[in-house]
Amino acid sequence: MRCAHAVDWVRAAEGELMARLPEGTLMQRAAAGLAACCVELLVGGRQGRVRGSRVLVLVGSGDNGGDALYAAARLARRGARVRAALLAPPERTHAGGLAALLAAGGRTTDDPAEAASADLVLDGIVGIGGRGPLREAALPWVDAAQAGEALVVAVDLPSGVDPETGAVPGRAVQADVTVTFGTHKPGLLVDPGASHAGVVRLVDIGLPVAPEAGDHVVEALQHADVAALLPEPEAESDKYRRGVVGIAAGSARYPGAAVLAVGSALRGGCGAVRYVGAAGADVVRAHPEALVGDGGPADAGRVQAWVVGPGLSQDTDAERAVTEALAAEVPVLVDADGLRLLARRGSAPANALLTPHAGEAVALLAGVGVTATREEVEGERLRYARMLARAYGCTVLLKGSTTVVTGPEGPARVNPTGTAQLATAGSGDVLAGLAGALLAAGLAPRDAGSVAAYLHGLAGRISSGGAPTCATAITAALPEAWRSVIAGDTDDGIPPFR
Ligand SMILES: NC(=O)C1=CN([C@@H]2O[C@H](COP(=O)(O)OP(=O)(O)OC[C@H]3O[C@@H](n4cnc5c(N)ncnc54)[C@H](O)[C@@H]3O)[C@@H](O)[C@H]2O)[C@@H](O)CC1
Ligand SMILES: Nc1ncnc2c1ncn2[C@@H]1O[C@H](COP(=O)(O)OP(=O)(O)O)[C@@H](O)[C@H]1O
Ligand SMILES: [K+]
Repeated sequence: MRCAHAVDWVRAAEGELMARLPEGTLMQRAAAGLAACCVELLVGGRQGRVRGSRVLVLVGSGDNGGDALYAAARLARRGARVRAALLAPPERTHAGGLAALLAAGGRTTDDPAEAASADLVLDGIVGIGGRGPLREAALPWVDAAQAGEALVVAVDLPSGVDPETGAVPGRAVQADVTVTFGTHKPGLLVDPGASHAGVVRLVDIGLPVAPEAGDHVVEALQHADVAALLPEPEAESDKYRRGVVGIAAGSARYPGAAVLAVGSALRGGCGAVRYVGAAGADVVRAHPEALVGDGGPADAGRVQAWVVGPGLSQDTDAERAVTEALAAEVPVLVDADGLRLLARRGSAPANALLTPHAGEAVALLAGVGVTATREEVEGERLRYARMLARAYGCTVLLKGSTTVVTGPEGPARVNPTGTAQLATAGSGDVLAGLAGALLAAGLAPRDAGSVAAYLHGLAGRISSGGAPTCATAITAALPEAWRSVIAGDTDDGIPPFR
């Protein structure tokens, strides 16, 4: 599991550690890890070696600049031609770091063309002390670096990304690689910040970051975590013991949503799928395995979880389906039209899992008296997902470029497997059916939501392979996604393409 800690926690933990170590130790650990990563990139890059390669360091006024300068000094000692652009006045530039660089043969520069011709640019403008967008002085350098061929390596965080939220309020560095120290920062794992970070490498500087300590605020599952949560049939299993999910979805106008949600639920690890609603004939034609009823959730017989909402419309039958599913006293996943109806109530049962996209989140927020725009929700996903979880008193899965799953308390889970190829009609219905099946199989709402998002993202990647995909193809790829998780196909959890 990847964990991210809040900035205050990082500063306090660093303070405690520094009090026990000789001065400068932590910064040297950070710089050594950063330099080692740069060596690897230069050796693997167009120069093929460190000696003679051109490195430009962008240096801000804080310790982030200090890290960058000490790392650059290490590269200069190995023969790199290093230039440093000092963006802050000399008296606010890290003195020890600058002295080390100059002693190692590095020089300062005022010429942004150095950024255009560099092999590697180190962004040491700001780290966890950064607030707001890149400032004016940095722009010519960053523009030149991004337009050139250089690999851009962000030190701790890409400058311009909010460390706590991942918000990008204006211009920010777009990194190829981010080398972060001690622990991940929330802004590295949540879009839009995550999209600016490139590949994230973590350098251990000795902070006590074990997940069991429970000090982190954000976590991202990896293959092994998901594998441990997947339901598995046992020798004595039968279809009822594996769990039955009920799906109240689809309408005369949108029968496809029902077909898709049932299709993914059938591949989601429970024992049976019951369907109720207006699309029964379409469902049974597409999925002869489904148990189809023609009443509402209250008439459907026993299930261990409900999914209500995809393609349901908002008429009186839909309202009845939502009311009955919420009253069933089993975990209930509410999606799509179900969310619009739920917004009118302004609350949900504690074992509910709400799965809004940003537009539906806006409607849910309005239901509890909060005005926000879609863009605001997308700009600060963690904050709004948490706000919804607290207001409705249940678990919320906020869909989008970084899907966030959170309850009212505890760390938020962010999904690392997403891909923009998932933004295709019906893909949310696939997610709902899958998460519903996992709920019925006994996973807690937070686990069901985050495991479903993880598998859904992987299935999107598998079915896409870089080309456009569709909801039916995502469903068809779910078994392969499941198998790849069990097999531990990547130890990384973040596949190489977004
Ligand atoms: N505290 C420690 O022991 C360690 C800190 N480390 C490094 O130190 C960093 C934190 O250092 P600082 O607390 O000095 O903070 P930063 O270096 O992140 O920057 C803070 C300074 O930047 C200025 N600033 C804020 N927003 C800005 C913006 N948008 N544009 C330009 N300037 C801006 C502020 O005036 C402030 O002085 C970490 O990110 C990490 O890189 C590492 O060396 C590990 C050890
Ligand atoms: N840019 C994106 N990057 C990653 N995933 C995305 C992106 N846009 C949408 N998704 C995912 O695609 C799915 C779309 O669901 P939804 O918006 O409900 O669509 P629909 O209602 O058509 O099924 C969600 O799982 C969402 O997280
Ligand atoms: K930085």
